[in-house]
Amino acid sequence: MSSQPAAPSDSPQPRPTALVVRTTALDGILDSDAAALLRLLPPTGPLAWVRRGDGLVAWGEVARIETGGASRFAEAEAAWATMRAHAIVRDDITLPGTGPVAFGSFAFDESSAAGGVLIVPRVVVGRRGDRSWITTITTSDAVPTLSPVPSLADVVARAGGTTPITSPGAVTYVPGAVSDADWIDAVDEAVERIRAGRLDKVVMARDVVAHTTEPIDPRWLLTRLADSYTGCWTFSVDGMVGATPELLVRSEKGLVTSRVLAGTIRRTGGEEADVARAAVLAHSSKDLEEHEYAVTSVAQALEPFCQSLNVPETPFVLHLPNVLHLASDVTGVLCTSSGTAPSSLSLAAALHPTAAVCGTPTPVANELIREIEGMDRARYAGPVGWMGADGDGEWGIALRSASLDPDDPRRLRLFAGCGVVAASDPASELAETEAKLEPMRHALG
Ligand SMILES: C=C(O[C@@H]1C=C(C(=O)O)C=C[C@H]1O)C(=O)O
Repeated sequence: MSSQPAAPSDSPQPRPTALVVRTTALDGILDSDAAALLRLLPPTGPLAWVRRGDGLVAWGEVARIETGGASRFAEAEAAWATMRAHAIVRDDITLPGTGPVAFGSFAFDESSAAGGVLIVPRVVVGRRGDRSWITTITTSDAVPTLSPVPSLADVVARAGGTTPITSPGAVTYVPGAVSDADWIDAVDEAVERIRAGRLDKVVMARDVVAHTTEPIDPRWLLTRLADSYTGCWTFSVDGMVGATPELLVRSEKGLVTSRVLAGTIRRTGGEEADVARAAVLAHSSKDLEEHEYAVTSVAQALEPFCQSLNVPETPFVLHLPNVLHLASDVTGVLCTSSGTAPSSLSLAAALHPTAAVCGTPTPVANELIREIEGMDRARYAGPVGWMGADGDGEWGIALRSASLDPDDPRRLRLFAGCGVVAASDPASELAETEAKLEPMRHALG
């Protein structure tokens, strides 16, 4: 693990470097449309978690905690606990997302070199309903002082956020780690293993690589995603961007929520035909089976942390512009007997990987993914989101997403996967991944 800020090395009695955090109201200043927050962002290193115009955008790095392996969540949690314990905070608003905030993104698999990261930004702008705010975070190795918060215009201008958002130009797509034909063979193999009784469900994913004629401005992707996929959480953390419909966990004042998705059908575009397809999906035994595994995995993972849990008996159909999903909102009340509720990140760690992105039983499915999927998922399908000083926060599953290439600004790696059960047909699963790639293809324009 590496983490900053570090205490000065020549200091005989190092005092832990404190975060100095100040939140003040910005009420009435921001535009109200879905992408208004995102337009404040600078082109490099944008941090975002936005849905229906509410959420957080941030930039700059006061601290960066890099972790890896099976302990990637626990290490991040411990480092954040230390930082927030030493933070000097003046928060005029005290809503979720005000005060100290860290954004995070974690690899799907513990063996991935992608590991995990928590980033503590320099500036955060947030909105929740009719409240909006700006938080500035600095460090103080000497005597901490709470300097006045500059105006939003000053801060945005300094971050370069007013630079025009630019198009990536023409886009060409090339196969990722595995060809379509090989991926179909892998799904075939997965179906065989399931039929042989080795497991019930496995999620198989693939990647596609986009090459663009102009450098990719992440704000181009984010604003287009937020405009079109309004019901999804548009995110950007450490080069991972997307608009996920799946909320791994939100914890807020002792209440915990998880939106579980599994079971998918492509939309046709026609209103009437889509209503008919929604009915087909809601009655498809294959999709209901996939969904049941995902809901059970979430309910089982949350149960030890909750004094009560509400698990819907039947899913609803979630309409997205590209697909329809079976969806269940699982809610619970966290146990308070031990005095402190678990943080949102530790809940995310306990939930990950759900059967919506891995399979059932989890260890067998995970092993099969390693054996036959043929690619490193990196941060795709891992938890992505943010956490505040009290540990509350929101973590999505990094789906409908892509990773920017740190070495090539004209290259983007897009990901999509789908649940495979005994009744799966490999060619239809390939078509389903194409439908799930649609948001990022649309984002590129
Ligand atoms: C794996 C993905 O999506 C997941 C798989 C789904 C399915 O198999 O029906 C539906 C939603 C997600 O839980 C993805 O979008 O890449």
